[in-house]
Amino acid sequence: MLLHIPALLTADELAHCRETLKNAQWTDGRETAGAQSAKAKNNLQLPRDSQACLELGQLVLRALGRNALFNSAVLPYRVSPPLFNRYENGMSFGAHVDNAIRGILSGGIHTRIRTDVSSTLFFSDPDEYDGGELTIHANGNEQTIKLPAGDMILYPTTVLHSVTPVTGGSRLAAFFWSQSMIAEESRRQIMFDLDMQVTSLRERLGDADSAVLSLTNIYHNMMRQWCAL
Ligand SMILES: O=C(O)CCC(=O)C(=O)O
Ligand SMILES: [Fe+2]
Repeated sequence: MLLHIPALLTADELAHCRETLKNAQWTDGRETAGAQSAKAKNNLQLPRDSQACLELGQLVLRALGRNALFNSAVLPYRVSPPLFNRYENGMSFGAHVDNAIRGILSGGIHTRIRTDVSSTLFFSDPDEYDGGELTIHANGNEQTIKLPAGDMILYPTTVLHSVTPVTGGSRLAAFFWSQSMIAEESRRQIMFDLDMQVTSLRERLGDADSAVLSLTNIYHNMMRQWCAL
């Protein structure tokens, strides 16, 4: 499933991120890539321990925490610390695979997450750069994505993907991975669809309606069956 999450950031948060990114120090993005994807990767990133990366990462994680769509679609168990990239002057990221497992530092402890869902959060508006489409390669098809600043796309980490060359202007984004409480994508999709329908029914019928209560019960019982904690 590809899911567009509009306006993850408030206008103030977006302006703050853009200002911070404008003044930040950037390094070669290959530093955080695996040996194979490093060959396809040509972009800039904020060093992961830099003040700007840590501060904006916290801002992005707070925005995720309050976003109902993200939480319903991803059912996040752990989220990797957000990273920030920039493409300009023809930079691109050829078709590649993201590692299934990533080491992260969580509360001072080294741990690992399984990457189930990838996210790209855009900080540049589409008219600020040429090219730079995030391209999802799945089932012989290619889908291209370029969203307004402050919006985010979710896609399964299971698919090959690329970023086409940025031939004018500059493309700024955050990217990170989530481990879902439900590893299997089709099950995660069913939970999302069910949650969306229950939410719609709650609005129409109220929380005390017996069908609403019963469907909510079913949702939680399915979670118990399928979640892998
Ligand atoms: O910049 C993007 O939209 C995606 C970045 C990416 O695929 C990666 O860093 O692995
Ligand atoms: Fe990637």
